[in-house]
Amino acid sequence: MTTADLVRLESVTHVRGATTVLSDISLSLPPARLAVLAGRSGSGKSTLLHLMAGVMSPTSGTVLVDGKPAVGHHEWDRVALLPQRPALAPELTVAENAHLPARLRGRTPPADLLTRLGLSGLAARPAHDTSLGEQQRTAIARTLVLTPAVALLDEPTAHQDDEHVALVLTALTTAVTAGTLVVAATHDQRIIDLADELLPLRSGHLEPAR
Ligand SMILES: Nc1ncnc2c1ncn2[C@@H]1O[C@H](COP(=O)(O)OP(=O)(O)OP(=O)(O)O)[C@@H](O)[C@H]1O
Repeated sequence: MTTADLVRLESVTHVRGATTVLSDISLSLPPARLAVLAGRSGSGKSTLLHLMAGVMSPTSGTVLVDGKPAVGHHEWDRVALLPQRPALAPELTVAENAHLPARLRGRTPPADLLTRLGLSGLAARPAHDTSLGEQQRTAIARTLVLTPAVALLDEPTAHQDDEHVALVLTALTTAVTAGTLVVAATHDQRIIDLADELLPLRSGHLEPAR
């Protein structure tokens, strides 16, 4: 294994029902990069993120994170996932949700995390009393709070206006500078333009980057 192999997929195929969602995907991603999975709706972006997160197993092939199978290793400081729906604990506050992975490990969350995502004024508000965009930014903060080795983000700007897109982009590039491999699935050209590694998916096939 080399540093180029933080996330490595070897001949990954994934079938759901009668549909081959991903076909023979092989790739290798190093730390401290922004990798962007780009492709039309239904091209397999979310499925590929879920395989990297180890919450699904491929039908065939291998998904490795730092040389170990992705499935069965769910430490948040190793691989953190932002799902398409924020999946917050609704009764907890914005700060409690964002800081939860740190509190569970007895670690102090970064003091400026909420401010960087435009959430400082909402820290004490229950998550269920915030907008969808605010919930998404809270979930992004939760994804990044431990500076994970790998951060997987599904459509991280889907519910954001231009001002908040800028905050999200800065949060992603700051994580990359700190050494995180950030993998974002998106249609958003503003993220695609920042990509260190562009991974275009078309109907479950990985195309050569332009
Ligand atoms: N539970 C399921 N059973 C069968 N097929 C599924 C299931 N979930 C997703 N699919 C199919 O797998 C394909 C890839 O879905 P996926 O969610 O990975 O795409 P995506 O590129 O993330 O799409 P979007 O941009 O709309 O989120 C689609 O054709 C979808 O219909």
